Amino acid sequence: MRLGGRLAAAIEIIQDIETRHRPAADAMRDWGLSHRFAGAGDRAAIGNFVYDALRRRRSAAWLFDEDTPRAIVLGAAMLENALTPEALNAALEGDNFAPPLLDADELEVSATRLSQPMPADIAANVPEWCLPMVEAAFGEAWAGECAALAARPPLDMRVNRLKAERAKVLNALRRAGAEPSPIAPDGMRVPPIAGNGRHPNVQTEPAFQKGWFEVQDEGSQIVAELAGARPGMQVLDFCAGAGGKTLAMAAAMENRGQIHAFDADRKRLSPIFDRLKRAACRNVQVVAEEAALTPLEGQMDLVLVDAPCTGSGTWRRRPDAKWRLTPQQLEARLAEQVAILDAAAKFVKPGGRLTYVTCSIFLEENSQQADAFVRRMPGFRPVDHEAVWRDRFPEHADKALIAAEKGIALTPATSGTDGFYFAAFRRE
Ligand SMILES: C[S@@+](CC[C@H](N)C(=O)[O-])C[C@H]1O[C@@H](n2cnc3c(N)ncnc32)[C@H](O)[C@@H]1O
Repeated sequence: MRLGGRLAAAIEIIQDIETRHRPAADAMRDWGLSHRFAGAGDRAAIGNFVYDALRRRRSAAWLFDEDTPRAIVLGAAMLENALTPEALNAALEGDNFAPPLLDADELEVSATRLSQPMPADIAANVPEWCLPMVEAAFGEAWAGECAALAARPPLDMRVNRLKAERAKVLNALRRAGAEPSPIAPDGMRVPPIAGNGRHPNVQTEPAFQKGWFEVQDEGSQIVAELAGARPGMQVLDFCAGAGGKTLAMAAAMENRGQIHAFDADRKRLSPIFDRLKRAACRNVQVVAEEAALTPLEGQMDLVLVDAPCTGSGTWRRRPDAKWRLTPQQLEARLAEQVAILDAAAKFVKPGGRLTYVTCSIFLEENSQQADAFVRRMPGFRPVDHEAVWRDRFPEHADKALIAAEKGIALTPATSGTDGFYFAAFRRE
């Protein structure tokens, strides 16, 4: 396929996402199934056009002064590749599979817009109702933080120390372009996709089948490390889901002690069994019934609440979710977070720790929840988060946004990771 056919396919996929309100990954997969002639290179290029359009939707729509699938795909392609309107038309000319060339109105409005500075609220590429929240979260740095949140992400992996050393796994993944991660000691990274390329499918590598590594954002690895699970501990992972943090903590515990992995939604737990087996984790007990947790009350050294949240920190990887998020959904997540924190707290033993994690950038879900928790539960005190960070990552003092009593935030601009939040409370 030439550029025009690829852009037309991206427009068709965005149309499908919009009209059927479905996740981008599902729409991409269905398009692939009904266009089997498209090769791997075509699919990768089309995927990049779709995801770029969703990441930079407001900028791309501003370029044509309209928010249609055509405008956002063509606009994002122009911004990403620094193409003028005339250059885009020249590239599409004579291609029977291309979308219609830019007409006189489109040429004029996009040329005018390209000659003006882009307003900061447009360049931020977040929904309008979220702007006050990102300004509150980042202060003067909000524009740079939002720009990083709208950029292409790297592919991050975590070496499973139960089975292999990082040097050995890096060697096995040399062809895939893996490098040591900047912060996480067991992390490996393939840099963000350039141009029309694609990330390697690392899950087909023998090293993956052998359980030597997991795919996991570096921010997720860092918060799992900050939780501080150590050999011999009794740990409750209260929102274990598919087990990303459970697996990381099991490795940190060297398979000694015990992790109880619970999730209120048993369907979400289903991938954990295969993952535990492949990774050779032997100290994890999966619990699908809340009633079965009762004997653990007041017994845990560590309880991790990896709470359901808006996922605003992962907008680089799931940009479609950014535009679907509503204030009502935020309110619903906030209420769930309060209820889960309160339910999880009773499992911590005196002297033990409750840790709270989100993959959100919003203060409402992060430090404000932590403050409210301490006000509701006077028996819990926030730890000194600066000391926790210094202890675990002494060489990366400037790679997190840390407030001593209010927790640790990771962001794409500051940390080079997805957006994450971590807070810990000691039970007196
Ligand atoms: C952010 S996800 C967890 C991701 C997982 N820890 C990982 O690292 O792969 C949040 C999880 O919380 C679960 N959850 C929602 N409400 C819950 C509740 N009341 N109690 C326990 N888990 C809950 C959801 O089913 C979801 O799997």
